[in-house]
Amino acid sequence: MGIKLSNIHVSKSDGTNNLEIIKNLNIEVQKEDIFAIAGPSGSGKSTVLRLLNRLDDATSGEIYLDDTEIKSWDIRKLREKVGFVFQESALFEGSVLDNVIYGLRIRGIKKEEEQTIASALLEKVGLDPEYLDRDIEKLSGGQKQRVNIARTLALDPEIILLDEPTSALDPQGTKLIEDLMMELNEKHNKTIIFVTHNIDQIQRIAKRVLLLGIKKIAFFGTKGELFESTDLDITTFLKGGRE
Ligand SMILES: Nc1ncnc2c1ncn2[C@@H]1O[C@H](COP(=O)(O)OP(=O)(O)OP(=O)(O)O)[C@@H](O)[C@H]1O
Repeated sequence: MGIKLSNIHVSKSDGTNNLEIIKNLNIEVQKEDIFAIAGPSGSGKSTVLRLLNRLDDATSGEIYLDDTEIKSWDIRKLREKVGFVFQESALFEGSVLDNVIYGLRIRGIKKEEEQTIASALLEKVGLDPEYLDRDIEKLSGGQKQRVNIARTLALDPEIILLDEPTSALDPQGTKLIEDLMMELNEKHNKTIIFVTHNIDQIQRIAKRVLLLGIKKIAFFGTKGELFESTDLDITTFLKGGRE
């Protein structure tokens, strides 16, 4: 399943002024890509992610998912296809099971199926099923993030959106999540779209990259092309921002 963004503009009001955040964005994300979105603070990275499963809508322009404009999709179906891994603070107090199975309970999963399905989901993210009964608060940051990803996987999305998935993690936790993102892509054919501030992370796991500048695309292409390009000092670029 591919995604195409066509002539996307996004403006937001801060109460007094209308702030133009994204101007004329035209990109395509291929099926089964690992797609990184990077750019300075305020360039609209999170906004782009939020557009893709309609947590936000563009002011103008179209987004196509498999050639159908996403506004024509039933929103529930869209969000099953395009899962969002929220910040780990979106996990709620209770057991790992309660958190992992949350979306399926809303959809009426049978009680007797919960353990089996949740165990399989934990295995997919590299956590032992014995964690199911643990209190979420007792887990490390990296384990919480894996539970968070398992919760998104419960609805079997084809596309997974992650907003700075490792920003709260130490290098070891970061590596586990990066390995998991690559495994979900390679073994389970998921399309992964993630926001990052970290150029090394792009180097380690991305296939294609969108670098957003303020109101413009600074780069869009493969990781190889990005690192071969001598026109852009990426580290300095990422430190820039909106005035
Ligand atoms: N609901 C909103 N109302 C008004 N302005 C908003 C709103 N949401 C975002 N913005 C503004 O839009 C701009 C882009 O925000 P966004 O969070 O997409 O940027 P970002 O690149 O992800 O930034 P960061 O790296 O700091 O998280 C920012 O200047 C932000 O203040």
